[in-house]
Amino acid sequence: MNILLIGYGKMGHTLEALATARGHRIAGIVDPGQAEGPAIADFTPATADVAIEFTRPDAAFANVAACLRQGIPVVCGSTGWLGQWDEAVALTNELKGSLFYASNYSVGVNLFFHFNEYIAAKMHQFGGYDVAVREIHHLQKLDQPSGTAVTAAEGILAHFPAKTSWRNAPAQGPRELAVLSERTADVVGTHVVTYTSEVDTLELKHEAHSRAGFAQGALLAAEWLPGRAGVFGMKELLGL
Ligand SMILES: NC(=O)C1=CN([C@@H]2O[C@H](COP(=O)(O)OP(=O)(O)OC[C@H]3O[C@@H](n4cnc5c(N)ncnc54)[C@H](OP(=O)(O)O)[C@@H]3O)[C@@H](O)[C@H]2O)C=CC1
Ligand SMILES: O=C(O)C1=N[C@H](C(=O)O)C[C@H](O)C1
Repeated sequence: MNILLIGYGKMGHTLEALATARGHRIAGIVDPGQAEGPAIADFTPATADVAIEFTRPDAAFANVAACLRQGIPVVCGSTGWLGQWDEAVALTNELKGSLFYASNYSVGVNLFFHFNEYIAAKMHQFGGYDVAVREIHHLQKLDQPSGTAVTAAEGILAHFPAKTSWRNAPAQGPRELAVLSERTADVVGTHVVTYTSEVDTLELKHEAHSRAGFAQGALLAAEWLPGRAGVFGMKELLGL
């Protein structure tokens, strides 16, 4: 496939190496660091089968919209832009385009999401536990809490009715779910859901060892998306 890379930072470089190793061709790289580099508007479905977008919260929606307007299926991994999610879905449907989004592309994290929802439902059934979410990332991360932590928090709220909202700070009452963020050098991405009762603690933890898992999942999505119109995520891709 011809893959357009949008964003050539930590994820862009990891994706380039993996995509090339899997026999794909990089159709172009769109990034402010590319001197006189191309723009998304320079590409069409004839030159790019799919675009993969990993940039920053304030750039993601415009990039997604530009791909949709060019008729190029887009796999987006940027986090922290979901205030514009409804607009992205409406534009995808209006243009009969193809949009794939995941707050985390790693297969392990998507299993974590699945077990998170299962555990939340069981904890609600048996009772006696309080719950909190914690995420730890490197110092360059722009958004807080992480997109993954938001997905995990929403999964808990959907299955654990004792919690009705989440806050990126210690909970201010029993009905609030605390989502705590830490920033530490060189941590790729760690997420922990902790249930505590008077008698014990149960933890569900995912720790990324490198960015390879994110890139592998994003490439799987990029190979799967072309030819499918609509909005998709990892549940559809992995059958979870
Ligand atoms: N869903 C997932 O599985 C994962 C998501 N992420 C998310 O992906 C995003 C990128 O992460 P990461 O690669 O680590 O970040 P980096 O900061 O390392 O790379 C981002 C790159 O995008 C460039 N950029 C900024 N604005 C634009 C624009 N308008 N168009 C094209 N490129 C642009 C940046 O340039 P400059 O430095 O000049 O601004 C930089 O080179 C983040 O939002 C992160 O949270 C990360 C890992 C996994
Ligand atoms: O910025 C990162 O690095 C990461 N961002 C994603 C998120 O916000 O959840 C995924 C992963 O944790 C790495």
